[in-house]
Amino acid sequence: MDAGCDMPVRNGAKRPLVGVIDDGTKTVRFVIYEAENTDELVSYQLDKTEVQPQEGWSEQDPMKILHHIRICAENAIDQLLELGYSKEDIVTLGITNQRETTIAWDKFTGEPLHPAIAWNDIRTDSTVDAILAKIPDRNKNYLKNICGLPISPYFSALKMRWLKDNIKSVRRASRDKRLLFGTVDSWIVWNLTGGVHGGLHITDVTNASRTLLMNLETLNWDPMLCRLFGVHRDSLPQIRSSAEIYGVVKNDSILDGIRISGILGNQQSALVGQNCLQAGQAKNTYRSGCFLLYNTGTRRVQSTHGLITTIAYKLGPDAPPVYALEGSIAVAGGAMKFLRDNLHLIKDVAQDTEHIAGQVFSTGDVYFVPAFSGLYAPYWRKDARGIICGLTAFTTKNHIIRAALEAVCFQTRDILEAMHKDCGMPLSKLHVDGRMTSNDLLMQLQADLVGIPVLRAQSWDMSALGVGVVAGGAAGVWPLDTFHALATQADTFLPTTTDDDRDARYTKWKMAVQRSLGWATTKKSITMTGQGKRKISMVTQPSIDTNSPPDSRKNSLIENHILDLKVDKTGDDGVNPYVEELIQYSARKFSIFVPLKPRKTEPTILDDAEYFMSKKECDYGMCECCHTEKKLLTNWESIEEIIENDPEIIFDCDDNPIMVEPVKVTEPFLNTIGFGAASLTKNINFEKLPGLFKTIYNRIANSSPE
Ligand SMILES: Nc1ncnc2c1ncn2[C@@H]1O[C@H](COP(=O)(O)OP(=O)(O)O)[C@@H](O)[C@H]1O
Ligand SMILES: O=P(O)(O)OC[C@H](O)CO
Repeated sequence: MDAGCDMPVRNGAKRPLVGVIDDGTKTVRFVIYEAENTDELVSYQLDKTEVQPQEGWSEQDPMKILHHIRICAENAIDQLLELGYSKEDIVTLGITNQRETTIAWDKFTGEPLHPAIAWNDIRTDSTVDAILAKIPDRNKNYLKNICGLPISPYFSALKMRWLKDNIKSVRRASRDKRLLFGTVDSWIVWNLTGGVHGGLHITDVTNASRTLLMNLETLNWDPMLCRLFGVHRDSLPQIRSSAEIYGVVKNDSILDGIRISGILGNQQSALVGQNCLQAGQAKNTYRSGCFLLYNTGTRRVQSTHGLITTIAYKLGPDAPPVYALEGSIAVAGGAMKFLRDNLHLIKDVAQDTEHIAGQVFSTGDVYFVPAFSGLYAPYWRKDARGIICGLTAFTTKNHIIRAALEAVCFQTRDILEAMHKDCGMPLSKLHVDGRMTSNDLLMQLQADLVGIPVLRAQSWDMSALGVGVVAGGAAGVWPLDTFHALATQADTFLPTTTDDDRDARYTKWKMAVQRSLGWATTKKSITMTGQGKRKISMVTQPSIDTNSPPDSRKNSLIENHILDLKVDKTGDDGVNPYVEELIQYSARKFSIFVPLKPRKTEPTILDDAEYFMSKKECDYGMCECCHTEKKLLTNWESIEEIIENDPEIIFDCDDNPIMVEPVKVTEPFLNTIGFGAASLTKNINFEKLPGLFKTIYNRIANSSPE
C-alpha cells in the first residue's frame, strides 16, 4: 500500500478497501472488503444466462461477462458511497473466476471470435477421442505427470483445439497472428487494462494449471503439449503468479485507475479464503459444481485414484508454488437448477430444496446420478449420463429432490475415498463453503453420508474472500499472517448415522454410478442427433445412388473406386467454398486423417506431437509441413476405418482447411491406383458407400476444375 494514504474512517478504524470480481458459472459478483476484515462490506451480484445451442454445449457471452462486471461494480460502489466511502478508497482489485472456460478473441479488434466455451461443455468429446487414439493404450492419464490432468473435455486445451478446428474466424485469426486465447481471468484482465490499447494478456498459475498446457514443474506452457493440442504459444497469455501488481485498470468504467494485484481460479481462491494454507488442510466448495481441494504444500502429489494435481497458489513472483490435489464434481448446485428449470419440481432453489426434501425422511431408495456432462473425479467418464433409479409407485418429487442433494454428498464421499487412498490419511473434518452450504439439510446429509464433522464457513463466499486477501497482500494492505491467525468461525454438523448405515447406502450409490456409465455413445447416429435431415438437404446433383441410409456405416465399404486427396486453395481468402460446406455439414464425419509419416507400430505421444506439429499447428514456415506438397496421405484402408477414427478436419500450415478432393479419372471405376509419394489413392467400393458420403463425393467431383 502507498504509505500515507488517506484511508477511510469507519467505526474508528482506518482501513483501505479491496475490491473483488468473482465471475462464476452462473453468477457474477463484485465484493468489497475492508482490508484485514473478512466480512464483506458491500457486494452486488447478477445472474448469467447460459446458452445451450446443442445438447452438451454450454456457452456464455464474453461481452456480457464484461458488462455484468461493470454493472456489479457500479452497484457495489453505489452502496459504498452510502456508507460514506468513495471509489478512491478501493486500493486494489482481485479477480477470481470459473476455471477452464475458454475464450478466443481478436487482438486488434477486441472482438470475441466465438462465445466462451464453458468448462462443463462436452462438445470436444470426439476431439478427446482423436487425441486418445494416438496415445498408448488410449491412456487418458498419459499426460498427468506433465500437467497433472487427465485428457478430458473439461480442460481448456480441448476447447482451444475445437475452436481452431471448427471456427473459421479463429483459424484466420491464428493465421494472421491476431488470435488470443484465454481463460476468463485473461479475458477480464486484458479488457480492464486497455484491451486493444495495450491490454495485458496474462493469466495466473492456478488458471493456467487447468488448461492441460502448463507444465507443473516449469510453470510455463509446455512446448510438447502445445503442439499436441495444436495451440500456438503466441496466442496464449503470459503465466504470472497469483499475487503481484499486474497493472492498472484503464478503461472508461468506474474501476478506472485501480490496480489489479491478485488472480486465482475460484476453487483455489476458496482454499485460501478457508485459510487452508498448510499442507494437509482441505476444503469443499459447493456451487454449480463442487470441488474438494487438499493442500499438499510444495509437494506435487500425483494421484493414482482419479484426482488431479493442480496449483493451489503462488503468492508472488518469487514465492514457491503450492500444490493441491483436487477432486472435481461437475454437477452439484447445477442439479438443483435442473430440477427447477427442466423438471419444474421446484420454483425457488434456495427456499424449496431444503423444505421439500425435508418433508421425507429418506429418498425411499431413490438415487440420482447427475452425470449430465459425464462424471469427473474419480471416474473421468465422459460416457456417463444422468440417471434417476430406484423409482417405485411410492416415489414423489420429495424423494427425487432429496436424492439430488444426496448425490452431491455421495460424490464428495467418492472424492474423500480417493484422497484417503492417495494421501494415506483420512480427513478428520470437512471444511465447506459455497452458496449451496446455506442448505442445512444438505449439510446434515453430508455429515451423515461421509461420517465426519462438516464445518461450514461463516460466509458462504470464500472464493471472493480468498483472492481479496491475496490481492490485498500483494498491495501491502492485508498481510497474510494476520489473515492466517484468524480462526474462521464455523457451524458444525456432526454425523448421526452408523458406519453400517452409511456404507450400505454408499454401496447402493456405487451401483447407481455403474448404471450411469457407458450411456453416451461417442458417435451418435445421425438419427439420434437429428442431423440427417440437415445433411441430406445439401444434395443438389446426385449422380451416384444416394438411397442408402446416411447412418448405415456397416455397409459402407466398397472396393474399386478412387479418391485422390489433394489440397485446393482456390476461392477467396484461400478457402474453397465446398470445403466450408464440408466443414459445416459433413467433414467431421468423413474427412481424412493424414499422418505424413508412416505410423510406427507402437504410437507414442511424441509421434502425436510430431503429427500436430506438422499438420495442425506449424510455426509459420519453420516446420516440416511448409515444405510438404499439399497432397495428403493416409494409411487407412477403408471408409469404415476413416469413420471409426473420427478424424479431424485437416488444415494446412496457414490454418486453411485442406480440400479432400476426388481425382479426375477418365475411367470412373478404375480398379487400382498406386500410392504416389505425394498423393494417395484409395480403393473404395461405391456400391456400399453411405449415401451421405456419395453426396459429398459427387458434389466435389462435379465441382472439380477441368
Ligand atoms: N439453498 C440451496 N440449496 C441447494 N442448492 C442451492 C441453494 N442455494 C443455491 N444453490 C445452488 O448453488 C448454486 C449457486 O452457485 P453460485 O454461487 O451462484 O454459483 P456459480 O459460481 O457456480 O455461478 C446454484 O447452482 C444453485 O442451484
Ligand atoms: O462456477 P463454479 O463455482 O461452479 O466453479 C466452476 C469451476 O471453477 C470449474 O472448474
